[in-house]
Amino acid sequence: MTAIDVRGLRKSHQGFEAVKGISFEVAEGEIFALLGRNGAGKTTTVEVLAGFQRADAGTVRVLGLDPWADRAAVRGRTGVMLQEAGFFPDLTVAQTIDTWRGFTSAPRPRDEALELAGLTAKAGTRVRQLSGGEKRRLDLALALLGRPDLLFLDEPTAGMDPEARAATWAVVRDLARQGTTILLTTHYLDEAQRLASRLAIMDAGRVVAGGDMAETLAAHAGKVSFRMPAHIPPGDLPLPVTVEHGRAVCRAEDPDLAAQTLLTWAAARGLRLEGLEVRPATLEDLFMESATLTTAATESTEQPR
Ligand SMILES: Nc1ncnc2c1ncn2[C@@H]1O[C@H](COP(=O)(O)OP(=O)(O)OP(=O)(O)O)[C@@H](O)[C@H]1O
Repeated sequence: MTAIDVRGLRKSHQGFEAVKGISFEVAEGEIFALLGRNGAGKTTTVEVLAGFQRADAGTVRVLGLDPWADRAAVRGRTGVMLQEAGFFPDLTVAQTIDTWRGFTSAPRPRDEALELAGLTAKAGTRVRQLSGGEKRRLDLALALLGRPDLLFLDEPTAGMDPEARAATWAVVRDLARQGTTILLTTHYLDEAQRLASRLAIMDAGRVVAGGDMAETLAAHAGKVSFRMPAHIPPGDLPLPVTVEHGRAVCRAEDPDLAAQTLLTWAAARGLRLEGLEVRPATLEDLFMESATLTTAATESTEQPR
């Protein structure tokens, strides 16, 4: 079943169109990544989906409901971790969770929420004394209190150290395994690549790329790179390369095959390809490429006629 269905969504802020007619679907139990540069419109989209803002145009269905008209019903079944949480700085972590439990129907026990977010040791600490990453974890604990069917996570691991990030990923994966649908925004592309099975990349209010994560990456060129052998002009290599910081970089849809071709060529000449690296496309390659494409498209439409 479809947990989120967005068609032609538009949303302006004081005359500025932050979201310009986007469409995407998220299946139940799926982890979906919404990616894009600063100001792309991700938070605006999440706020509409979570029922905090009303869409200007388009249709939006969340768990089969209109998130604005049916926002009480949607809120009861969703957990939201937005970028700026409004905590009371003088409350302890445990008191904060207890306060939120009071607003939540059938909440998780406090200790379970603390444990899930890795905050058990900080239960007695005042919110003002938490680090940035610990505050994000408290946000996560609060978003999980109502055992939501759908979780919106807006940059959930911003400011977390690597260990806390890994622990958060484990929690997110576990929740998805148990059937929770998760829509995640993040600037950490490795995070999106590890967690999400589908994605949409937004740029300037539009979706510019997306679909199934594995298929999307497989459709993109991987990279073979090595230190450029001395005295060999790049044009002599059997495949086209660019030279970046003394390394030859060859982009290829099948990087293993490209590496074989290059190694065979080198062996025939008694050369070694020092520091050879072969890797499939990463989300970062795809992201940089789609950003370049949209920048070029914007620039070309802005040319004087
Ligand atoms: N309340 C508002 N009033 C005016 N403009 C706004 C408001 N909220 C967002 N915007 C503008 O809309 C655009 C999209 O913002 P949004 O926060 O949705 O982007 P984002 O993709 O989440 O960015 P980031 O990665 O920086 O969080 C930005 O240009 C932003 O300045």
